Amino acid sequence: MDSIAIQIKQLASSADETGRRYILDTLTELQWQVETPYDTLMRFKMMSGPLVIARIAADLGLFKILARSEQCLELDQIVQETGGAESMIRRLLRTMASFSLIEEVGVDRFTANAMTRLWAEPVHEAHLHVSFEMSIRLGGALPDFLAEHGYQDVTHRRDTVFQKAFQTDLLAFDYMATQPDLLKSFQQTMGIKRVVDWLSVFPFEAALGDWDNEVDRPLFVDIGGGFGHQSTGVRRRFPQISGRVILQDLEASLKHVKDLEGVEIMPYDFFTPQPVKGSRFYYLRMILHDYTDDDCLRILNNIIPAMDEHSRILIDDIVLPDTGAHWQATMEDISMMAVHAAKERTRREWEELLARAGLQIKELYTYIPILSNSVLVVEKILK
Ligand SMILES: C[S@@+](CC[C@H](N)C(=O)[O-])C[C@H]1O[C@@H](n2cnc3c(N)ncnc32)[C@H](O)[C@@H]1O
Repeated sequence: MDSIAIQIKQLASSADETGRRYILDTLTELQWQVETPYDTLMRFKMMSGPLVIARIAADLGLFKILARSEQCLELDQIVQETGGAESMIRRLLRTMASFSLIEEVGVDRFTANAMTRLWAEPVHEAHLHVSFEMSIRLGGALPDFLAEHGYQDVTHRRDTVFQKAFQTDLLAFDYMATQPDLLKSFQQTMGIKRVVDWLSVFPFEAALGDWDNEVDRPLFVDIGGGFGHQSTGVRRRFPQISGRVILQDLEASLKHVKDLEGVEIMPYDFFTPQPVKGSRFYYLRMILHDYTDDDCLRILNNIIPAMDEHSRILIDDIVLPDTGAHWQATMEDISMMAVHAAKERTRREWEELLARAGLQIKELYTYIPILSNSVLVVEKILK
């Protein structure tokens, strides 16, 4: 068994991203096969455990306390820093160690491992915070919500699991605007680097076509671009390409954004006409999956009049396969339903939606094959 484990680790360390994912999925499949139904149920029962415990640990600063120490720490040192009761901190640390979130090196002695150091970073702490809100709060309310609604499609944005779970009448993004900490965490989470970046697969320069590098021409409009992670990504990757790179988002979100080198910051509501005319690219990353088909049409219809003959809309979203979708993609679909009455779409669903707006897919680049993250290059259908 040990030698198999060593072989698998070696295989994973030399594999590319698709290979690494394949190994991971095979191991998960194996786990299902080796478990008895009782093992599986126990695992399900405790599934929220690591997230709940990690959230408490982050609130107490336990990841940071352990990560900044070169040596292992004694329980009483940790207790002093947190201000909690010794018996409580011991139970929490012991549980963290049981989930490999930290290392237990002896009786009441603990040290950081790679996972601890990861969760100590602000961006991952933010991710933890958002994941807790989304999984625990929303997941907890989902079964009753669906039962109360007779398992019908969720189509009203003001009547979703989100309103039930957060006890609000507001839409998710409007609610977040009233919660600066949650909003900031959410936008930070959006910036977490995927192992494969869309720009490493999408041929940006070739897709530009005939581009004469005028400084004042709009090159890339990042609509609903959050904190501008993708706009700055484009600028950094293509310093030789001139043209305006513009980050658009709601005022509430942009007020957290400091100056971004080479990126214009423009408050804008995408349910109103697009003010930047004739941009080569209008980029929508993880936007349309937040909306019903009718709202997607409203967003697209606000872009179309601003497009010139060379303009393309780039939709960066999941394109679900017709069969065998990965669990991360299917759960993303359930989350979109729970939060926004929205969904992830198959290629056929994208084509049908776009056709209703007089648009068509010119090209499709899948940059994370297993999870189906793709960039759709969309153009107007010429009459
Ligand atoms: C899922 S996030 C995606 C952020 C960014 N595109 C990314 O992938 O990192 C959705 C974004 O849409 C923004 N948003 C929501 N409603 C908007 C509206 N009506 N007009 C403009 N931006 C909006 C949110 O503030 C948020 O930044």
